[in-house]
Amino acid sequence: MPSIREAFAATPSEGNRVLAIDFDSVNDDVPDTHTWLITNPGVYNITDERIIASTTIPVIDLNNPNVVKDLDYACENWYAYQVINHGVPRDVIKNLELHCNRLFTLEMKKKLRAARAANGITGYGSAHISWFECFGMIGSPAEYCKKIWPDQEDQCSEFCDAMEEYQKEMHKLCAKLMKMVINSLGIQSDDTDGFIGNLMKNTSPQNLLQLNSYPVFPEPSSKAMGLDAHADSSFFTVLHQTRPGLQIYKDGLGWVEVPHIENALVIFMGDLTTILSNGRYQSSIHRAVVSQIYHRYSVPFFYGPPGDVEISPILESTGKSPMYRSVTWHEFHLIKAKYFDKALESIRIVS
Ligand SMILES: C=C1C[C@]23C[C@H]1CC[C@H]2[C@@]12CCC[C@@](C)(C(=O)O1)[C@H]2[C@@H]3C(=O)O
Ligand SMILES: O=C(O)CCC(=O)C(=O)O
Ligand SMILES: [Fe+2]
Repeated sequence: MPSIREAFAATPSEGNRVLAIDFDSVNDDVPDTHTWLITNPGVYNITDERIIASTTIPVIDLNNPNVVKDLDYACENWYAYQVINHGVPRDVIKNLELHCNRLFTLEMKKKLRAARAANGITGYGSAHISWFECFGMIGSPAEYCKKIWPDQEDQCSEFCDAMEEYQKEMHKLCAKLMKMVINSLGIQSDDTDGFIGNLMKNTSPQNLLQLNSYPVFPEPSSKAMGLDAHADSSFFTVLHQTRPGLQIYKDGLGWVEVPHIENALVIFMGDLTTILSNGRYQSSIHRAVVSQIYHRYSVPFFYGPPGDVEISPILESTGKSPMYRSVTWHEFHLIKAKYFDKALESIRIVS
């Protein structure tokens, strides 16, 4: 069975790959190419297949004066949490959902006009072993919109505006969260801006915004996976979900279902934060399952540094020697493509 990475790289435009499936044309019998039973055994050494609905991951109120402490607890113990009072206006989120739905309900032939290049990360893509399609963009999606809606300038600019508006909000929220993460890793408040400025080379990096779509799966949902177990390689990822379907893995518990809370956003710690925190905040292993009843959308914003900045452990709060060698995000993407779940292990300093 291919890894999610390989599946992800499969673009519908490549001749040697399975073509994008026209989700609407499948009634009951899903072809074998698109059924996928359980999480790839052995990936991330996952042994516990229990699904837990009764426990909830932390919900953090960003207006709470104790927010940094709450965040530290959540990052250290859960690796993922939800935030409320995050400051992203409701109408910006509703508009994002509207345009997400407009895009994915187009005919397949229109979506394919914006197909991503082989191994590219922007444009329309689908992974042939999951019941899943996505559209990625870095900054303005205008170039792709023109291909999708060649004669509909209005449609094009409305879509772009909605995406750019949401990206702006994501940058604001992520800058705020990043400060708190750095604070809770032991950098004094007075020094945080300087520290982050240095880390980000005083630029605001262009991060990837991705729209994910998981159409109704016509057979029992246990026969397919939407997006299989993985950790993101970002500092952290902010995710908006329209319906339940997200699960995070926690040792000793199994797969914990993340409830859909109106007006909340989900935050996952990513691999670069594992490095930055010298192993104190692990990256969150998560997956998305499909539904036989509803079409689900999710929108991750992968937040990280400029690609060429060296990321190395902050030692202030752990007092230990560095557990990982330093890497740039560019380099780490290559490492991740090669080693996937063993990527962090491969840069570990063995003493
Ligand atoms: C900016 C990113 C983040 C990527 C790579 C690139 C584009 C697509 C992202 C994902 C999305 C699905 C899981 C993952 C593990 C994958 O295979 O593709 C992610 C990966 C990463 O976090 O490394
Ligand atoms: O759809 C989801 O809830 C998860 C998506 C995700 O993990 C990703 O795109 O990296
Ligand atoms: Fe993810």
